[in-house]
Amino acid sequence: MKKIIIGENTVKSFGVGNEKHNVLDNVSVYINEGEFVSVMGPSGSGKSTLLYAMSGMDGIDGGKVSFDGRDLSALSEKELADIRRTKMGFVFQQPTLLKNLNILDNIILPSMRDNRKNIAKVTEKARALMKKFGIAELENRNITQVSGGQLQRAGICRSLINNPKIIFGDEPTGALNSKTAQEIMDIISEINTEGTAVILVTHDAKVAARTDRIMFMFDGKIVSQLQLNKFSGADLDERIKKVTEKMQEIGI
Ligand SMILES: Nc1ncnc2c1ncn2[C@@H]1O[C@H](COP(=O)(O)OP(=O)(O)OP(=O)(O)O)[C@@H](O)[C@H]1O
Repeated sequence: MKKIIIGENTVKSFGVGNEKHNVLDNVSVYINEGEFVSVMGPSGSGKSTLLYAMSGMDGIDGGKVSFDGRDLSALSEKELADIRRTKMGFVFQQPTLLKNLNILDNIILPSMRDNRKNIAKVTEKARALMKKFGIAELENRNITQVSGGQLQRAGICRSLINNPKIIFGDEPTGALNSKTAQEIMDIISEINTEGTAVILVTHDAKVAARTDRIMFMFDGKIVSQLQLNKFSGADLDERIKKVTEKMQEIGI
């Protein structure tokens, strides 16, 4: 299977001198095209740092990260920004939408740079995404006039506007109540089923249990993995049990 991301012996450190600490300590990872992966681990174990390193949002101090066959460290800032904008989507715990734009304009924004002449087409795409994810009627609302779940749906629409190959999610359901979190996970699963790879950081066994593979981090290293099948919607309780047993086994 083709790998969309390969991280080899990646090192990321913070601090200086004796205070220097490897937050990523020779971490090697891969994500297959179309795969749905989650990262679990205690607070401070390096999960978000791994996500930022794999997406090129943050540089690394050692090792190598390749995206779609290209070494990220060999790219210029502009090339890297272009790849992030056109091939990657990002969904955060708190969607970073702009206050002075309505929901629709926030969603089309990442596409404006490349499609200024094609605004009607991009708007059509944004509206189709909003309809698909249940926020069609909110396009003219300001971001302060929608619920947390609706805002996250808008953030997901924005992350998909350029048809990315992969979505990076940093606790995308972390700020939501459990019903809304479930709905957002349904959306993310649907996106993955349609072929987009997803990697997400989560503390929630219920969220991780819906992914194909879980990487467990501890102190800057991946200490274990759990391979599950594609989630069909039928056996969630059994999958959650497997995840929690693994968490207990490795003490997180
Ligand atoms: N910019 C930074 N400068 C200094 N230290 C940092 C920086 N970013 C992260 N760290 C440190 O790196 C370690 C790992 O942080 P990271 O956010 O990756 O952990 P995490 O596993 O995602 O934690 P959480 O579950 O709490 O979000 C922490 O000790 C954190 O304080």
